Amino acid sequence: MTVNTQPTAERPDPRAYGLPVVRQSEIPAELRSLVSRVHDLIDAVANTEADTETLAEAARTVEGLTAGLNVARRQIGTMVKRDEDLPEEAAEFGTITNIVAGDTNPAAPPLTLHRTPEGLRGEVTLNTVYQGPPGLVHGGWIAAMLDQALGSASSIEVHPGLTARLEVNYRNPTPLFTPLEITSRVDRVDGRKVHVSGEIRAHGKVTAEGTALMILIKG
Ligand SMILES: CCCCCCCC/C=C\CCCCCCCC(=O)SCCNC(=O)CCNC(=O)[C@H](O)C(C)(C)COP(=O)(O)OP(=O)(O)OC[C@H]1O[C@@H](n2cnc3c(N)ncnc32)[C@H](O)[C@@H]1OP(=O)(O)O
Repeated sequence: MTVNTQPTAERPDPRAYGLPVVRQSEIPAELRSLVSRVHDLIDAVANTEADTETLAEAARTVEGLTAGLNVARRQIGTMVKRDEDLPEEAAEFGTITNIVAGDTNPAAPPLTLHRTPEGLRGEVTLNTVYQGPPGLVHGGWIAAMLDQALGSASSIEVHPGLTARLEVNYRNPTPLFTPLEITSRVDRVDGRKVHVSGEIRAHGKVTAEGTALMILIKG
């Protein structure tokens, strides 16, 4: 991707970059259902102590399912257009398989962020698939969620950009199976440089805070 200089008021249209766009409402309920079941499957596989016969049969079944689904695959970089009530020029796009927030990615929690008067806010509860230390969220995943929240703040409040620098302070352990509140905002815009910050909270207490420098894409 060529990165241009000046931010514009309008969001870039991914179609101008040759990327297909799917409206969020066009994602079939059957696919959403499958994503949700495979999300649960990942957790089950990660934790199972079933007998070897059950494991072997499950492996064969999953192999067959994978082959069946692979007969028709999306183009890499396919974007999803959020169906929130926004004018066309302010439309919000995200990558459909985004590992943190992708609608069709069963490995994603997924994290949905909504606008607030202060910036963006989302809630997510994580299972052992996201485990690092026993009972706690992996630090790299904490960074990934903050990166997503900070990048989205730039994307939604100003213009989409790429993360040039991300700093994370881990203040307290981030627990699994606990509703986590994620907040982010734009602090300052300096040409193509957007300074953003955000936090993750559990039970109202900050467990991690991040700051980042996003460099806006051209167009
Ligand atoms: C395709 C169309 C789609 C349209 C719609 C999209 C919507 C959805 C989008 C978004 C949703 C939000 C969700 C995203 C969340 C996840 C974000 C990620 O995971 S991003 C992946 C990880 N990051 C990278 O891979 C970047 C790798 N780095 C680079 O590509 C370049 O270094 C880049 C683009 C960041 C900058 O390169 P340069 O050539 O464009 O610009 P230069 O001239 O180097 O920098 C511009 C200014 O910034 C400063 N700068 C650059 N990097 C800096 C740094 N690390 N620290 C401090 N300053 C830095 C420079 O000193 C310069 O400042 P001076 O204008 O001279 O004042």
